[in-house]
Amino acid sequence: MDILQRLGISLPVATGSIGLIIALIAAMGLFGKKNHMPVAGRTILLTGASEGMGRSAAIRLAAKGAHLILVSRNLERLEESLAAVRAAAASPATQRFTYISADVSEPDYATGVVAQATAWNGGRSPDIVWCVAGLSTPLLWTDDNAMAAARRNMDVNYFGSAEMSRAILREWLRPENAAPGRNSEPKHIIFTASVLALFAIVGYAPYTPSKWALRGLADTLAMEVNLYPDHPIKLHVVCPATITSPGLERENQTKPAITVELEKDEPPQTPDTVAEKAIAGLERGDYFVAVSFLGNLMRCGVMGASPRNNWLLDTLLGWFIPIIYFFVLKIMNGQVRGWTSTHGNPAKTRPKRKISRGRLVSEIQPTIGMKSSVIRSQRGRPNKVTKQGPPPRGRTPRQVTATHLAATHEDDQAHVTLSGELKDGEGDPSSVFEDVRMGAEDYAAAAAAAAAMDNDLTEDAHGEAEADAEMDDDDDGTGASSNMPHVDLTAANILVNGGSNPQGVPLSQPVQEQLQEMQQNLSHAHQHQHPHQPAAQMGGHQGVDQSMVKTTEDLSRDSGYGDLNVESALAKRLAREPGQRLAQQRRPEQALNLARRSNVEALFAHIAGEPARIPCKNCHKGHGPWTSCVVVDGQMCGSCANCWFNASGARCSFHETRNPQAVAQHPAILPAAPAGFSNDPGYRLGAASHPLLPHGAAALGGVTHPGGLLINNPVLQQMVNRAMGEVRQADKATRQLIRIEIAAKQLALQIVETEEMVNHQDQAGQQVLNDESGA
Ligand SMILES: NC(=O)C1=CN([C@@H]2O[C@H](COP(=O)(O)OP(=O)(O)OC[C@H]3O[C@@H](n4cnc5c(N)ncnc54)[C@H](OP(=O)(O)O)[C@@H]3O)[C@@H](O)[C@H]2O)C=CC1
Ligand SMILES: CCCCCCCCCCCCCCCC(=O)[C@@H](N)CO
Repeated sequence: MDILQRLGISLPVATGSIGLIIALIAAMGLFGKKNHMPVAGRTILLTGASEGMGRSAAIRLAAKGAHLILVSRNLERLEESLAAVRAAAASPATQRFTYISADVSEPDYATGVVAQATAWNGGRSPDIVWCVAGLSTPLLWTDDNAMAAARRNMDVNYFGSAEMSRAILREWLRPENAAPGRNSEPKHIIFTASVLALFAIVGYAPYTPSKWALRGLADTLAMEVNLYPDHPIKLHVVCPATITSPGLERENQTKPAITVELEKDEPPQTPDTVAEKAIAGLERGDYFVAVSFLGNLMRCGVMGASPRNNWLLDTLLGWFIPIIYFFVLKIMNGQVRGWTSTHGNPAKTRPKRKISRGRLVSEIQPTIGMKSSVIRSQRGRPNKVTKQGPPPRGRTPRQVTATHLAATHEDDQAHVTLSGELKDGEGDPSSVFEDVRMGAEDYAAAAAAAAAMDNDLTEDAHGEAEADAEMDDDDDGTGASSNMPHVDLTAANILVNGGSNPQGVPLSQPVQEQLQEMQQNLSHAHQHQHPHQPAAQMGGHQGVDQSMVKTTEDLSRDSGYGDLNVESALAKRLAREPGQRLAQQRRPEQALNLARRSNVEALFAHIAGEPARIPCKNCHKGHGPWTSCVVVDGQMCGSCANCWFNASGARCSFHETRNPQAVAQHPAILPAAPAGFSNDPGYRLGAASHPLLPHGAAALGGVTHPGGLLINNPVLQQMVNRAMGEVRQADKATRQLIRIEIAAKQLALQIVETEEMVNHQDQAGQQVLNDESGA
């Protein structure tokens, strides 16, 4: 039932407010001629710019003459988005565009991204940063996994933007970056919240706080930047209502039906409309940027001490809102109560579920038991890999409207069973773990994570799983199978190091086909050691015996550290990775302070990381708790575990501030080039000689730049990731066997190809003889 219709009783009030809104708009027209955020010629970094509203905003900003850096995770979508942005440029000859692949939920991701962006921009940091990346996992608060969903929403929506704002502020506020004058064009930090940061409705409990948190941060920073008058900086919070984006389709998979019902009162808008209105609001200089009528009312309803767009109008309008809310809340709560009386009490209709913890399936469709109250998307996740190669370009955002969704409601039951997640025996928890996106990206980690999650669903693991689900859920033909572990690009980086290879080199047809076949095989590979897995062919060595693998957490215990409080995301991730060594203290009698979060990270990093080729200066001098110098690529600001302990790495000679190139490649772990590859560092830095990388590629560590088609191929990435896992956990003897196997295969290739060549020549010779004798 439309809330505005029901508001009939308060018509005079509603009319009054509408009058005020019109006055507001008129006043904007009178006073608001100045463009407060010109973008032509300025550089804008946008996270979440590969889909939905972020993508639309990027295109619009390009059309207004901005240079752009797009940040999100999926390379293919970034490529697609970059092409669309290029095509929209006002002056293609002078505007510059690039992308950086990064996961905003990773702690510390933003420093590297800002450094990378600044380097790309000739040493000048971006002028405007717009954090759009976000997700939503609507659930009832008592639904299974709502807590894990809440943490994930917080990690992406809040911390993803919080880290970026901090990294860019630290960059902007460096003395040498002071603006030429106090009246010079300000820089802008833009957060993307939601109307749900202004108004709450049932079903968004895991999501709404992450957006309220953003608003709290923005309010605080808006005051904090006044400390730096010679660095003019403005903050903004964009508050869209429903956007018909791919993200909406994803969130609708878990959305309680009552939520769909309530949010019908705010009509959905397309990503283009939202982007257009948001940019208009930013140009007006708004702090809260509302993009809809109700959004504007809501904004004025919760002003508190937030910055005003217009003191007079916001205040006047604000006086009316409580009166409107008096009716709105009455009606809404009535709707919710009415829902229970017609659909049943969710707590009573929710069946007891046997396995809920650690199940990815439940992350995707957490209220699966509540069939009557859950809206499922019509789009299932691909169950088998059927497609290989580039995604269809220029796809349009799927138009999912609340009405459309309501129409699918009746079919819930069918969708639940047909959606692909529970087919083919995937309902059993062990196979569900195959969906989990591993930090370590290898099978050992899969086993470890599965074991860990059997006991306890860590939020982090959920997050990864969820992220995986998000990406698996694409219908863009990236070839990701729902029962394959997710490919992490950081591991693939070892092979690629990103590379600006816009043309790429398409795979030849037979190679493509073979890869396709291998991909299908890979999807079964870690249930059965498939013959395509070299380890299985080797009679002698151990292969990947997952039950034998000790995780970092195990080895920490074995090293005598007992049960630790594993809090940070980095520590959680490392805890699941296969451990590489026991931690040996230089002074065994010393009791380490492991109550400090970062010290647990240091311990785990020491156990899971890679030994530095040459120890850092402090380790060299015998400082730090442990006997060796160990680093984890892309983590701890480049510092080693010893220096991270207690001191957060600041004094480590590997610390990224001392190694500007550290962002590109950890200085401590540049490995020797493998046999057959040129032995110069260019193997990793330029990669021109790498047979899989026909064009030069730039080194990027945890961050990836436009890459060639070949390396984007999931099968290749999978292959590399698998090899990484295998090599990481191999002991010395096994590594020797691996080397011998590689050499044997090279020899076999040589012999077979020589044989074939000789046979071919023989045949050709025979033919000549035959021809001659026939003549
Ligand atoms: N859709 C809606 O109804 C509403 C959305 N919002 C907010 O508006 C913003 C845009 O929403 P919408 O248009 O739906 O977005 P989509 O969900 O359609 O797209 C999200 C974008 O963010 C990127 N992204 C997601 N997670 C991460 C991550 N962990 N690291 C880096 N990038 C990430 C995605 O790329 P990739 O997956 O490749 O990383 C993609 O480019 C979000 O903040 C959302 O919360 C606000 C109100 C309503
Ligand atoms: C004075 C005010 C009157 C209020 C009327 C109430 C109408 C309620 C509309 C709620 C809309 C919720 C949109 C959610 C958008 C979002 O953020 C999610 N889709 C997550 O992505």
